[in-house]
Amino acid sequence: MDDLQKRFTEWLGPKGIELSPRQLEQFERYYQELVEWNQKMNLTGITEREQVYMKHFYDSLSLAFFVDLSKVQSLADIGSGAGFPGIPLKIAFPELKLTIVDSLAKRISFLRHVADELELSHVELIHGRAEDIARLPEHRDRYDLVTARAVARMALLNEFCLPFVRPQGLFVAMKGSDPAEELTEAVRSLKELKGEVAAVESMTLPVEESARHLVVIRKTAGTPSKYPRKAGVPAKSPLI
Ligand SMILES: C[S@@+](CC[C@H](N)C(=O)[O-])C[C@H]1O[C@@H](n2cnc3c(N)ncnc32)[C@H](O)[C@@H]1O
Repeated sequence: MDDLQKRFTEWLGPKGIELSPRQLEQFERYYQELVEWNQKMNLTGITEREQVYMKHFYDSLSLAFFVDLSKVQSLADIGSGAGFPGIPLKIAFPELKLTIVDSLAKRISFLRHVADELELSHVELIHGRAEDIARLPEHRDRYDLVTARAVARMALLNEFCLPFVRPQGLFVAMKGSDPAEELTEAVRSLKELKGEVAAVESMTLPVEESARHLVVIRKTAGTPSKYPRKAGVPAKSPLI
């Protein structure tokens, strides 16, 4: 274990996350693949090793500081990009059944490679738009937990993500800045999609201590049949 890996375990230990040597190896391999593939495709602007561990790996795992993942079987990560937060959560909690949806085929190819290299089982990778995939009965109202980090503002995120959540399941939006204003814009979509804000949690990253916020939304009932509608297309044309 090198110095950074030691610090990574020290950041996580007090939060109740213990990583085995194999899991630490998987994180390191993931880092190496990320940096290598980033030379041929745009995956992340963050490539310095400590920054990746802090801003991608630790930040992704912060969800587990607030949600009891031992009670979660199925996790869907929407707009996962280079795999955040889905892949770090899968490495740290290997029992999770992970589904990743992303609209960029290249990123899905990268994630297929990562899942193979890290020998991750029960990972389903779907190339498609969330609003289309959520229409399919095998994905609608199905997941215990749905996550999205840095994908869209809350009003649109609710439309992308809530249809995947089973009744009484959770959607967690992982945000940088304080989401209070975004949440006021999202009141209508929350209500229509049967979501209720259960908590807004905050935490700081280690070392640089920048703030992060997690909006925890509980789904109170099944998705109404008219949802989801196409992103960016109003339900009714404003001209009619
Ligand atoms: C800014 S990246 C964030 C990636 C990752 N969640 C993270 O935090 O690093 C947003 C990702 O969302 C994906 N995305 C955007 N709109 C989407 C949609 N409607 N359905 C599925 N994926 C979408 C993009 O392809 C991109 O990979």
